Amino acid sequence: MPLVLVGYIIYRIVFPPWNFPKNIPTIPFYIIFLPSILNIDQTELYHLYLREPLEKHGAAKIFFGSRWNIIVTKPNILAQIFKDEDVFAKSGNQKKIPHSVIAAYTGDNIISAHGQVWKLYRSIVTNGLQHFDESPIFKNAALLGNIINKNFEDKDPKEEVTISITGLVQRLCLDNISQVVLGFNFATLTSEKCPLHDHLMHIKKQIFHPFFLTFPIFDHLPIPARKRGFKDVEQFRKQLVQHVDDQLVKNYKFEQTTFAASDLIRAYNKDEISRKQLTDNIVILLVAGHENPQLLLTTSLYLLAKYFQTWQKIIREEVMNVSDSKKLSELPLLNSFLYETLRLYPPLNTIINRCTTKTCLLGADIVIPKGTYVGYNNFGTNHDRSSWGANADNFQPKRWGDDIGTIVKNWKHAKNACKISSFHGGRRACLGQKLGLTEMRITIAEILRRYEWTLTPGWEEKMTPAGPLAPLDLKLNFRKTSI
Ligand code: HEM
Repeated sequence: MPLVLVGYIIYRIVFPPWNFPKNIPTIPFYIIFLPSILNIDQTELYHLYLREPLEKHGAAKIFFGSRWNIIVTKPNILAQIFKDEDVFAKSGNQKKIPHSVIAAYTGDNIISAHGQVWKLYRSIVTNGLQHFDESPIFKNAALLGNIINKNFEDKDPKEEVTISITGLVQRLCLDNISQVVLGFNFATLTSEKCPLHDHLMHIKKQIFHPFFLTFPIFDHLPIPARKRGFKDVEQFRKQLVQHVDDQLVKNYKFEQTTFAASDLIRAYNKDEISRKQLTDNIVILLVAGHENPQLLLTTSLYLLAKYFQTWQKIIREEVMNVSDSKKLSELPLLNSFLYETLRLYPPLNTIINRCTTKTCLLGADIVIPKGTYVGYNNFGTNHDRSSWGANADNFQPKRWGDDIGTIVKNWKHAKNACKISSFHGGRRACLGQKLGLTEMRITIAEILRRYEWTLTPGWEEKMTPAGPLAPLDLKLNFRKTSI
């Protein structure tokens, strides 16, 4: 009997369900294991196994998260998914894998909810995410510059210092999101010890464990380490909301505060959302609000290092005397650089969180059964040669245009046409785009004014093997600017 069961499980992993469409290719199930076995990253994996079938058919069957799914890259098909919300309904981890540690962490939130519940969440947090105080972002960018500066103590100012970027950028992004959106300060840039930060680092290791991400089904088993994971996640959620409560609710001026978190608390006080919904959304604002900018900033610093003699130089000259946020958003070189970075390395690569509510037609002739998980592959869409030409893989910020009017027009056009999907699109487009880009401009400008940097010799030029996309364990060599 157990042998029959094992045989059945293997069959379910190796072959897509019988009712999946036959007229799109099947990506071999084993490719998700390759980055852990071979030294290849997710962009190399894409070029080796995904590009050809996806550029030809625009969609493919892929095994991920204990199940077979369909991923889509072609703009016209993607547009259909983004538009037809009722058929391709959002169905996040809370529905897909409700028993998993990751679902216990983020719960039912604005990103994964569907229908009326999503509308309610969106109506609550939109204002705070669109209108925010930029001063903490300026302050934190300066603090980041000071931390880099500390590495020069006892050194000849002309010397170079090697800095590991990932942790540093994460601290910056945590302080930004907590101060701008959640109404308290994580204070990882200013304090030696930050228990909430340590706790977050600890649970991230449990949540993003590659084995359990690939096979969340094993979270059903009473594995002691996973049981601890659930407990740690619950404790972190409680502590996080406690910080928000302490700073906002106990603030005698609470009613005048305009943070997205204040609006969530007001909705909770009016019984519009439950305590769990309040917690789920505070957690997701923290998660999306620090991880995605962290990835984008890391990739931006990497590309500026790689194009040290060209783009780093000319953008530094452009930002040298500009510190006003609006003026930064009007600089052609800085902004075309950012759009090209978002195109080449979308921080969120593959997202599979929609489930068909009925049997339906995808594109002209792909019949998808009800209950199928459908997702998108941003790297594929953003590198598709039929949208971006033969040089789609090249770093060419100039492709966006020379003057800011043309650059912004091309960016908007590419997003509307679903040729670039790094921020999703349509009604479910990212609500933090403005905040994320503001953080990028302010921070990059500050660091460019103070430092020059190159890739550290010996750092292996690789991206993350799976999941969020960014350079892996990036190391940079900094020198104080001579200008
Ligand atoms: C800067 C880099 C960022 C990137 C590349 C990015 C990307 C994305 C993507 C791809 C989605 C759609 C996810 C899906 O399909 O399920 C999304 C949604 C969302 N993002 Fe971002 N994001 C970024 C920054 C932020 C920031 C700073 C926040 C602030 C909290 C944020 C808040 C949100 C929210 C609330 C949604 C859900 C929108 C909805 O469904 O109504 N994002 N983002």
